[in-house]
Amino acid sequence: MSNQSKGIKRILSFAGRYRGLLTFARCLSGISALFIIGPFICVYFAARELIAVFLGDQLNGQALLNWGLFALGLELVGVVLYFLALLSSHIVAFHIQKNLQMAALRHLAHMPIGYFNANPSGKLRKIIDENSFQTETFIAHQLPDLTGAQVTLIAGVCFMIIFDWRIGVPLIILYGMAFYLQSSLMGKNSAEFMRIYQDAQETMNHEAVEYIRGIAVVKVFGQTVKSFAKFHNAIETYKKYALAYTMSCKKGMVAFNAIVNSSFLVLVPIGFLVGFTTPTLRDFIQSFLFYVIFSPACAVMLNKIMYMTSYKMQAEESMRRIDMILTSKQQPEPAIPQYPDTYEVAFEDVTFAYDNTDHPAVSHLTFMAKAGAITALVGHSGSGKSTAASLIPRFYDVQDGAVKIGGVDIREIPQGDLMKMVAFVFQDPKLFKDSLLENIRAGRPSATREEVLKAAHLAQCDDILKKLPNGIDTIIGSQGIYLSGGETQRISIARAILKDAPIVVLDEATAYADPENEHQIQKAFDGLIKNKTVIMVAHRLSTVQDADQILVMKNGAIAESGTHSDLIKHQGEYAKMWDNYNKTVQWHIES
Ligand SMILES: Nc1ncnc2c1ncn2[C@@H]1O[C@H](COP(=O)(O)OP(=O)(O)OP(=O)(O)O)[C@@H](O)[C@H]1O
Repeated sequence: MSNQSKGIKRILSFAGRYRGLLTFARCLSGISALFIIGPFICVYFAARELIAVFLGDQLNGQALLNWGLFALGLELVGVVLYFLALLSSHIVAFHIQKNLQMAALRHLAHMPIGYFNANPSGKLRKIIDENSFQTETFIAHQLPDLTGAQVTLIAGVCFMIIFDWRIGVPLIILYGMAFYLQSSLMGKNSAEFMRIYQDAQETMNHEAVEYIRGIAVVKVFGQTVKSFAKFHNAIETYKKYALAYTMSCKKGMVAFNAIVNSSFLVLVPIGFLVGFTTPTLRDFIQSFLFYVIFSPACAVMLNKIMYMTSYKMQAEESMRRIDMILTSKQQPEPAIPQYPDTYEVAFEDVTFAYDNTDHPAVSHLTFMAKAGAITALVGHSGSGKSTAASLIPRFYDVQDGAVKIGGVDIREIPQGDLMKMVAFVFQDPKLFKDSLLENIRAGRPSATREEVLKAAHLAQCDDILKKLPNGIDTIIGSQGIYLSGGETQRISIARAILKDAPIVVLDEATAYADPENEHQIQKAFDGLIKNKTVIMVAHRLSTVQDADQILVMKNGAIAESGTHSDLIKHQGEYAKMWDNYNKTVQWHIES
């Protein structure tokens, strides 16, 4: 961000070729402001006509009518110009909003998958949507209004000096004082305050979502809102900063409004002082009348400009938040791409720790998963199995050592190509709200319907397709059609089969399956893993007995390795786990 523009300039850099249109919109808004001042002048001249009648002249009805019509004409032109200004500024604002959203989404597409664990999709969506909307509001409405208010103010100041500088100048000094007091009393830290305030608001919204997600737990365990201490604290923090922000504005606002609204306290005595030196009563009343009509309009414009300052700060803060996404570190692409010829996977002295943790999740991990063979990762909860598996498709970059495919460091393989080489079956796969056909086709977008059906068949999905109203064309998530955990898992295996990648990573893929489903998932695996390099994270030891190699993990490293029979003979960690596993199974049967 160092050599990047900031604030409003930064927002405008997303306008692209529409930037000129915004200048046009601001010019139109400025011109429309001049037209909208016009009726004030007309009212002034009409009032002069009426005062002349009091001073003994004949009523000039035609002149009054003319001023009225003139005022109406000016107002109409002003409104039309203002409409055109807003139309133009909206076009620019929508483009900026769209470009900001696209830039953020494009940037996210190149973020490592691990980034989305720390920044869940809901949070990112909120940051992108809400902040880009905030910039849209500022560009579409507030920026043209600001120009209009500035033009009105400048014109007002000129008129005030031209009509009678002896009354005009003291009024201008008074308004200047109000403006100065307001900006100095509201403090130089208001931008910082705005940031903290918006942070607190964001945290509160996020905690509210978390609270609602966990509402089932709250109900089942009869807990209260207070039991969700994080949500409660977030509300309290927001309250604290909202109040602090309001209080920080208090002095400046009060001083400004008090001075501006008491302008008559200055206008009346100065008017009378000037009146004594004015040759005729008519001249005095005429110029005094101008200030009576015009000074409230100037006060309104000043007020508008004052509020604009806070809207501007809000828009700048919104841009800063989107920039937090746009400047987050992407995974670098290799300068000289390399491609493996074979697909064995090697971990060479790999160490990796998650952000904000001081303990590595895997530490000096070294092993080789042979091509065409099954390597199983087992171990107690938290021993680092899933972390090791997630390093293969580069969900995270290792801090030390290297993960290699066919002897090539995965950081040297372009990400798109690496993704084509690895199929990852998650513990908790997600289906899109789309037809099953498209959900499976996500594995290979160019696949034909027949190929998708074949993959579904190999993944044991025939019974799922049969029971759905439109078979493979049924939309998941609509009209109450959902799949069970085990069924979803089989669809995700069909997706992986279709992808036909040479390396398959299975992360506890049978974790949520019942015995019937587990049997089907195991059969589905047969269709997926034939002749592939398979790395399988497993809790249920029954699923790894036939693996070519079993790696037993402990504290992020390998405690022992071998085939099932080797490890049983060895009577170490695995033998204990196997023993415990059998006791559990037996306990289930007996009970
Ligand atoms: N996103 C994360 N951020 C920070 N720490 C994490 C994250 N994911 C896992 N860890 C930590 O890393 C260590 C290894 O976790 P990992 O999930 O790899 O273990 P595991 O053997 O797969 O466990 P399980 O069998 O329970 O899934 C644990 O101490 C865990 O708390």
